[in-house]
Amino acid sequence: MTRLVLASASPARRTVLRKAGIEPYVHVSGVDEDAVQATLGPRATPHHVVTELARAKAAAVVPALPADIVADAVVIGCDSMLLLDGELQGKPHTADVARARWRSMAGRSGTLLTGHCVIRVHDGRPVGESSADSATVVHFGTPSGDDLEAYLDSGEPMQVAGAFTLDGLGGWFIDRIEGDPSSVIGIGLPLVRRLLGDVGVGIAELWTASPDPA
Ligand SMILES: Nc1nc2c(ncn2[C@@H]2O[C@H](COP(=O)(O)OP(=O)(O)OP(=O)(O)O)[C@@H](O)[C@H]2O)c(=O)[nH]1
Repeated sequence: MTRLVLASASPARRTVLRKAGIEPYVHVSGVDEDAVQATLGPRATPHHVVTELARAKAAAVVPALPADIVADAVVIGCDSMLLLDGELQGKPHTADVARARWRSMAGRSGTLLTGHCVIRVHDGRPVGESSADSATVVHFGTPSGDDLEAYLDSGEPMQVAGAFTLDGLGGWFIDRIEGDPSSVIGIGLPLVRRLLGDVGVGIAELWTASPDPA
């Protein structure tokens, strides 16, 4: 049976796949995203940046996988960033940066871009690849000062691209989205289904017997 390998440390991506019926084999890529982005140069478009980062993550994992996995696998790399005022934003890492971002984006909208790369591996060798990014417009609410400070104190916004989540505490501050919710969380299910089709893999082949609906 073809095994789906998630080349990501993201717990959210793992959860999305589990709830959608796939128990991924997780192998974190450890890719230096800043270094990859530097090689792309200042003229790289935001779509190109997130897709190349996703490709770098998937490609880095292939040679590190055990033989029984790479006998028959699809390796998926992803990268999510928020495009706001023409600038790509990753994780804020600090409360000060997250606060400044929320003060700038409250009441406005941005586009959450998630790059995806699928590499088909057979008998230990890459035999196919397909990549694309998904774009979802996110309309931000306006948290009160107290709510924003409490959200920052939770620690959540510092760990996620764009300093918000759709499916966590951040959900209270997202008015609506235009696009695929799973790609905002970190891995776009309908896009991954298409990319898997490009490399000859049907999504139902990968479903485990008991999806995790919890
Ligand atoms: N739960 C949740 N996580 C989100 C949301 N938006 C972005 N994220 C997470 O923010 C992180 C974006 O950083 P990335 O560099 O793409 O991924 P990472 O977590 O560093 O993990 P790698 O794939 O190993 O690089 C991912 O873990 C996403 O799942 C959201 O709405 N909900």
